[in-house]
Amino acid sequence: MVGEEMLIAVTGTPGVGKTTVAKLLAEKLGYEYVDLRRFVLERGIGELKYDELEVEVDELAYHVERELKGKRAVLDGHLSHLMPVDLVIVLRAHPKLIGKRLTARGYSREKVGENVEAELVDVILVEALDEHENVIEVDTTGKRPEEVVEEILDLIRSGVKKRVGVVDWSEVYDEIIPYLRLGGE
Ligand SMILES: Nc1ncnc2c1ncn2[C@@H]1O[C@H](COP(=O)(O)OP(=O)(O)OP(=O)(O)O)[C@@H](O)[C@H]1O
Repeated sequence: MVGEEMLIAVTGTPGVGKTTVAKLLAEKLGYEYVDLRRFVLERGIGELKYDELEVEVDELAYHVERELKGKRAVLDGHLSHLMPVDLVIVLRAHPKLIGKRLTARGYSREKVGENVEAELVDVILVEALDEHENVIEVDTTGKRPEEVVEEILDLIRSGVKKRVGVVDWSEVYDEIIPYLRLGGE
């Protein structure tokens, strides 16, 4: 698995650590690192609106297919699991970590809540499983980026193509109530 050409997507809720892990994973594998946001803007196939990337997913997939298929590359971005890749790494983190990081980044309470809730109910994992068979889910909570990447490399090296169901945040619901958009808030 590691030897052959492979497109690997690193996806997950904003603030989960995609960029941090994708860069390190690409380096360890000797793969090209592709930041999808930059990929889109450089090709003029999308635009930034209030820091949100607006892009036609099918058009992005077409460009990824045409330019990257058959290459050794790690795609970083919250749309990467919707691309024609060979393996999807879904990063997870305790929703309160997402809340803390996005609040520190200056996101509005609304946007923080939206992303904390998405992490709570496994939105990206479900989307990835809708699109791909080869999905590896990794809980990054309490792990250094190096440890997360080692865990991913061990799984890839041992030929694991699918490993999901590693987190269930419903047990920590009451810890994250402060970040949730409850009721009409
Ligand atoms: N394993 C980790 N342990 C501690 N902090 C981490 C870890 N991974 C990422 N971080 C920190 O969390 C923050 C978000 O990381 P990063 O930007 O990689 O997330 P992201 O998922 O790419 O976010 P976005 O989707 O908004 O680009 C950064 O401050 C980063 O340093």
